[in-house]
Amino acid sequence: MKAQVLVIGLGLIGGSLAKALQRHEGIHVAGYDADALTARKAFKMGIIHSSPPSLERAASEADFIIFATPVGATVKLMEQSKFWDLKEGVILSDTGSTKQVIMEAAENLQHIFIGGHPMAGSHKSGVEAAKDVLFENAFYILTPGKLASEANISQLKGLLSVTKAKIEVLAAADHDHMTAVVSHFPHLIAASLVHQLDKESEYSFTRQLAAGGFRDITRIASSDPVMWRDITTQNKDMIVEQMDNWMEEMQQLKYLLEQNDPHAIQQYFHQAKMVRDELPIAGHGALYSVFDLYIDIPDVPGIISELTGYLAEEQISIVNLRILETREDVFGILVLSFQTSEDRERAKNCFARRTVYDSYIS
Ligand SMILES: NC(=O)C1=CN([C@@H]2O[C@H](COP(=O)(O)OP(=O)(O)OC[C@H]3O[C@@H](n4cnc5c(N)ncnc54)[C@H](O)[C@@H]3O)[C@@H](O)[C@H]2O)C=CC1
Ligand SMILES: O=C(O)C(=O)Cc1ccc(O)cc1
Repeated sequence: MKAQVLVIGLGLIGGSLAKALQRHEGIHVAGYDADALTARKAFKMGIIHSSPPSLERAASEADFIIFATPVGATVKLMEQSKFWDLKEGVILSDTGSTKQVIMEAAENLQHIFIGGHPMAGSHKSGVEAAKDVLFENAFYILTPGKLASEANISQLKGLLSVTKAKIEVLAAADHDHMTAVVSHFPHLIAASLVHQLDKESEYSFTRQLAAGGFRDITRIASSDPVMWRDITTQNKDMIVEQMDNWMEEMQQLKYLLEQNDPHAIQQYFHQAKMVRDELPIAGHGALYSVFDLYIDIPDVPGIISELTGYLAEEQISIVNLRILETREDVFGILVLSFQTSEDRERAKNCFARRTVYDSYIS
């Protein structure tokens, strides 16, 4: 494939995409960021082939332009793009977490626009967190605009194929409904739980007790506030609808507790467990591709460095590490996260060969 690609916004998502697109032979990936230091870093890290000083000039040379900026900035850039002297046949796309407002903005463009949302990421942001394998096995949603033909969609799919993501075409409204349920509204829950902890004034020791469960459920509250401000305001109606559903759910749960019926309460948890346990495992249909490996470990000094040392010797990278529980004399659970299922399998084999500890995939 021979093409000139311009990625605008070189943070976690733009940086990861730019790096992955370099897997195509013959493609030149130019990158632009409003923050000149980020653009310089991206170039030095080999994430982009070139860092053009003029956005307008770089845009005029591109066959594909991908906006990977916070969705508020993306809408403004799309407005500006009307004044750029773009190539005939150029395909514009984005990576934003919302699609309806973006696609409304696309209605006013004279050029082909196909909305995009790679549904993989993390609570981290910035070019330093970018990885070319970020989108492997994740869904990548496309929302074609009115000027996009089947051939144009195929062209963009061809470009994105090297990300190894699973590409699906959806209507923008359907996308925003589903992401409100599984991503946007849960983000508000995470943030609100942290606020609730912060307001706890009676027992100042409470936050010291915030253990695995609280950390798991609130991890995404550490994400970039600007990005989430934009997502929340752009998908406000769908999120408010989820909030109404949630309040109704809480009312029912409150009633269940007030009734103090142990059987009904157990049934509530049982039903939730069944649904949760049957969710597709990450990388095979879930939103985000992180491949977790659970290892039962004793609470002895040096155990974590011993295990991660074996992985380092076998050149297996981990993307995250956490301990679910450790108490004296009791085995704890170390959870190691890997970027790919192959890495997880290699780690599992490595521990089976080199240690006596059980490791398993939940
Ligand atoms: N973080 C995540 O896990 C995911 C994010 N997304 C979406 O991808 C987009 C980018 O998100 P991240 O990469 O996480 O954000 P980020 O904060 O890591 O990177 C955004 C980059 O855009 C640059 N930028 C901001 N305004 C700009 C402008 N007007 N012109 C040029 N550059 C500008 C910033 O300097 C920054 O380097 C957002 O729309 C987000 O909704 C999609 C999937 C996952
Ligand atoms: O870290 C996580 O689990 C995320 O929620 C990452 C994420 C953020 C925004 C998206 O549109 C998609 C994925």
